[in-house]
Amino acid sequence: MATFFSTIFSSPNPLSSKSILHSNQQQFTVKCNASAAPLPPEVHTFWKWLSDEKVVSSKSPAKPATVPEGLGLVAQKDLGRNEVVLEVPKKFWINPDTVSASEIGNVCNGLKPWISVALFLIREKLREEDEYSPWRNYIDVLPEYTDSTIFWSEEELGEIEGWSFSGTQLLSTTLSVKEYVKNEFLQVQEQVILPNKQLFPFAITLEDFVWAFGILRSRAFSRLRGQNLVLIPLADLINHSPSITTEDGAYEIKGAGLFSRDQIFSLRTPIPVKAGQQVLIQYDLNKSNAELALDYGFIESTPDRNTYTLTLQISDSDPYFDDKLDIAETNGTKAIQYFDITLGRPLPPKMLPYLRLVALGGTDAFLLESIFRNSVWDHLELPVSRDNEEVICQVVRGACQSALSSYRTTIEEDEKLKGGDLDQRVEIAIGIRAGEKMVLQQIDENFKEREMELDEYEYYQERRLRDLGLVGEQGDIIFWEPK
Ligand SMILES: C[S@@+](CC[C@H](N)C(=O)[O-])C[C@H]1O[C@@H](n2cnc3c(N)ncnc32)[C@H](O)[C@@H]1O
Repeated sequence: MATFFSTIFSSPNPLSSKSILHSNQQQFTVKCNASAAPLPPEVHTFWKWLSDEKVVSSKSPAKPATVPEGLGLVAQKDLGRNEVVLEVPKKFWINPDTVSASEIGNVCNGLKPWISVALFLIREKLREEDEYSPWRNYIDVLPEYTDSTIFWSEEELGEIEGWSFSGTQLLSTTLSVKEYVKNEFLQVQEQVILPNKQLFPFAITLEDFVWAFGILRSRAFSRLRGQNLVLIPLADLINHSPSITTEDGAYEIKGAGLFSRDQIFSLRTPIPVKAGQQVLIQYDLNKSNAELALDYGFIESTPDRNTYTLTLQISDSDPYFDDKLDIAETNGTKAIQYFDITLGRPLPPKMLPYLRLVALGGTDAFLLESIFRNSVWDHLELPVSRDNEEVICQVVRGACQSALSSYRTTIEEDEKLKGGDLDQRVEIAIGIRAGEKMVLQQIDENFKEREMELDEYEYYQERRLRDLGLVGEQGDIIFWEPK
């Protein structure tokens, strides 16, 4: 029955996730996270540079501090909701325009924006200490790595791997991202770095490139007025709080003043903060735990951060491939379609019609005829036939069970491990694989229920007869009886 039906559980485009940081707003206060740990000397130098440049002063509302998340911003006085925390003029931002205006601008023309900014960061990091560049003040406060999975060792990645070839989706996404970064590096090395030795007189390695990628992924702001990839020194010290659950208005780009054409980046606190407490924002409510782990190196315990991407496909060996593809595309889906399924949420609305379409065949194939083209999707929104519905249940359940059996541990075993004193990366790995398994179990349960209700559904033929007035209240067929 399942010949024309193929499910693949795999990761979607690894680089498709949306913006990197986002804003929020909330009423309550976050507990004090600031610690008394001393500030590294490079942070003092960074602050002095910004003071000399008049970006900050002793009266600034917030200052860098050492916090559990690394560096962070701590309020110097009580701050009300929406109060400005800091403002950074455009001159201090790093974006593709900064690179274009720099010494490497000419050789970076035409590169992908992130690659030109990455080369800029690496060059500033590796250039001789005595060759003064103001950017050194910023580069020196950037971390060498984060807990993003792109920085994990093979052994650490093993924690998110299943027994068989098919580990977690995060594992395959991480490996694809690393492969992507490596290919981009090899290309830029050959085309830009090696032919321009005078601009890059030091060895640049893949590790340097992965570092720059990790920095951009975890700290660059995007989807801002006219700015799709921009590093804002100082503002990028802001950490994330899971308890802040809205994203509105925490930062914006605005005019520097009434008579100025300059732009300024302004960061506001979404919630009231007491002096000495850390100022925090919500980075992105729409990111799954896998995306948070890949981009920033942390996850949340919020259930709906757990997702699983189910990949469904119209097989190209399906005899009805062309008709099915036409119907799929007319209704906003594709030959290979990804469905993000979230813990505790209903299935995506187009998933069941798409599944029914993929499984359509046998005596139901008449629905693929062109006279039905305008109405077929409406029919697919409801069960088509018992056979069709049974196939989708069997195939989805089979795929879930096979994916579940490929993990090394059970949900119960993961839950037990979670209580222990764990390394941050191990904790992320356990959280991710437990989350994926819970979503797979939820999908399996959902289709198990459907399977048990197969005899209760009304299918296309009954609906059709009812519409024609040929089925009575109790589902009995009304025959025409000659008088
Ligand atoms: C925009 S930077 C914030 C500044 C950063 N803490 C630092 O030391 O430079 C984002 C990074 O901060 C850390 N971070 C931010 N919020 C966090 C959180 N709630 N839990 C753990 N780490 C966090 C992660 O390493 C993340 O990649």
